Amino acid sequence: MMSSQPIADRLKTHLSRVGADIVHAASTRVQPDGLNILIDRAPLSFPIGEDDIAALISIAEPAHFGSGEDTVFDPTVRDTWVIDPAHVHLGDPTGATGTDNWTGALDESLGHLGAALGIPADATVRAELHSMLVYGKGQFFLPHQDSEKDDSMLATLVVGLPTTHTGGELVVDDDGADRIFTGDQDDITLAAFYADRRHEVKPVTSGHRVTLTFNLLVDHPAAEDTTADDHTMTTTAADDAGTGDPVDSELTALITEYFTTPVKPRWGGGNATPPQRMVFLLDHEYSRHGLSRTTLKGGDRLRAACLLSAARSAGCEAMLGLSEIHETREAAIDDRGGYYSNRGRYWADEDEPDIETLDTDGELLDGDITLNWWMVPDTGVGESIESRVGEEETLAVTSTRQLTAHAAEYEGYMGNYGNTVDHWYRRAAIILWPMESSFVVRAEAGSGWALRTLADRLAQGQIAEAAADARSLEPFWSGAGPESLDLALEVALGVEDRTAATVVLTPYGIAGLGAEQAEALGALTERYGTSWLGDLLGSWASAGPRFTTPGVRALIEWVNTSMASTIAVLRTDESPSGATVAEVLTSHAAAFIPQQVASAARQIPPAQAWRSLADLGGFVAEVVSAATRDHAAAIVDGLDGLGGDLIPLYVSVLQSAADPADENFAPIVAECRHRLEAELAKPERAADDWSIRFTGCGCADCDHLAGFLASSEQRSLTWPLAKPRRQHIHSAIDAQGLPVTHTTERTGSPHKLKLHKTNLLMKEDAARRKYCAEQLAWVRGLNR
Ligand SMILES: O=C(O)CCC(=O)C(=O)O
Ligand SMILES: [Fe+2]
Repeated sequence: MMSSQPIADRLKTHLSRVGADIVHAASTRVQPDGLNILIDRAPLSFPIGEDDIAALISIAEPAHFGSGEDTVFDPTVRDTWVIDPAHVHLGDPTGATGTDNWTGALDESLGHLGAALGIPADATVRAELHSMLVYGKGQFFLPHQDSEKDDSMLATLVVGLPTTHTGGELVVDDDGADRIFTGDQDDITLAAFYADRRHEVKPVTSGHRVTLTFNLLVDHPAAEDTTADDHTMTTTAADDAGTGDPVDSELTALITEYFTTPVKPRWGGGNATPPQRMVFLLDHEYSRHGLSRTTLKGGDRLRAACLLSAARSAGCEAMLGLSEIHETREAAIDDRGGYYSNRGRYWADEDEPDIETLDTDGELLDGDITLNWWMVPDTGVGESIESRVGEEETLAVTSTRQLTAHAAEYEGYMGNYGNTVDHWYRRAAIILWPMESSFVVRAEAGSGWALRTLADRLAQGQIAEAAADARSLEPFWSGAGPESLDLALEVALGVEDRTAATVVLTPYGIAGLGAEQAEALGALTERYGTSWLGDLLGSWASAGPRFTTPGVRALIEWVNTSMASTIAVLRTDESPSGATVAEVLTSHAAAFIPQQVASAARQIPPAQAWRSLADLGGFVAEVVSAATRDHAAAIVDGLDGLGGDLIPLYVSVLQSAADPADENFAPIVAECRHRLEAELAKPERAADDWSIRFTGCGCADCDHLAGFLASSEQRSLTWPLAKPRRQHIHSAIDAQGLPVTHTTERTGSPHKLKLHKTNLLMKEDAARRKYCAEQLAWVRGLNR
């Protein structure tokens, strides 16, 4: 029967039935008979009496908790006693009771709990005692996730020992629903939950709550084959390597329909086309290392297994991946200063509400999903990628807001939005696409596979095909990470096509070019010409390459760090292209000097211009020393015409130069010396000369100010002036950093602006002369 529901909804419904009975937290209970616990060799009797509690507390310490990399103590977050597991022995080491019933009891309980959590029956679950906890009246542990210290750690087991107490419920978040586990005074209770689920212990209201916490570790039977290389493996070859899950033919049909049903692009016009990929979000988070088909948690494992085998039979390629999700939602705030949360109303004592409990149900204002890792599920070979996922290609059974965020941030009223809260989540994903889209999809995600595929084609002599594929990358190619630059250079050379070569290299930027790339640059320039190289460098500088700081900043950084070594190799290269490439690189960098210098010189106040010019010294020095003698002279000539006070630049160039006595720097030495001499030739400021040079905006008030400043006798001015005009003068003085105090005397109408020239004028002048004299002496010394 055909359904009128959209295909995405039908896929979602179908997948929601897979593993529907699997939970993220489950409990069971056992009778304590025969389950002995020895504390430092003394048996505990159940229910644990107050004397035993007192003895436990006497060997306990206040508990710490993990926060990022650290362990911290904060009783407002976690308030409980912890007893080192070394004090605790399960069973009877004296053998008096003959048996260790714990092993049997735990095995049986873990069987039940594991089944409820969806742990495969053939996996072995081990419980490792982590600690013993005692909660007295008022003690608690706020919502948190347990850190997974070990890749095989999957879940946490909390064993509640029989005591008389109230409160102290263990509350575990199961996709947005609270599962509440209470202790018992007669039975031992066992609650297990996936370690990435948020959970908390509510305050104990009377008596004492005593628990044993265990890490649950899972060993899977079939060791995975991680030796195969993903680029040599074809998906069909992986086909039968799986565990032989029966293929869900209905799901296969749905997948086929998904990839053949045109969808309208979400934004703007354009024709409806079938989606290129499907990104199915799983419910748990995993580390890169801990991600594999067999180690998936609960329902994730079942849904992934179904989807992967159905994908294959639908002729699709599939990856297991990791996504990072960012959502911005409206945060509800009430007029009494309290915040609504999904755990009831929360009162903000300070400016910031408690993010853990803040409302996550507000309207979604902004959201994005990025895939940053993927791997072929049957090989375990993974790679970093970067791929934005569109809303129209995303599918999930559980909506992200039901999950536990790994980070959150509250933002007060921001103008555009009211109060907002940002959450960041991590979810694993299954990404699939029709086999024939493989190249485009993988390339779009920044996969090294796409680049290796081009290289393989070239190696097989399929040059025209490789060139065509390379050109097809143009609309989206983002490179395959900086480490793939050498392969990209090799492919760019191999395609024998200027455009294709440009497309392949455009995302990389100049940052990665060094001495090792000199030879490849030479070969590329021989093949495609110097103008090709110039254009590529130009596009890197203007567009802002993919993996580095944008544009000109990246260029300056490269000049400061790698230019010298790269040019050195190029200049000693025997082939004629070495010198040519060196020329192109130097000219490219030199072309940015006038622009950079002019914009630094224009900055105000003058002290800022001075600092910026001095900062450019290293950059200019590197370019000048990389240039040929004539070129170096031309660079200096170009600076001459720029105007402004370039003394700090010239001095800094010479100070930064590895060898300022080198012939290339001779024109700078001469110019610097000339400018310093001219500066010192100016008459010294007289002790009673208070004149300050100033150019305002041209308005009458600026002219009036200029008149006062220019006067050598007048030090102070009281100037009745209305507020907007006063403000104009305040900012004119501040912007230029003038040595003049400016205050408002709030009497009369209008108020009076009081200006006073400070002693700094004299001091700055003297300091500048001293600086020039010292630099001149040093520069003269360079001339020999
Ligand atoms: O005592 C409990 O029930 C659980 C404590 C807990 O969450 C932890 O130790 O991480
Ligand atoms: Fe915990």
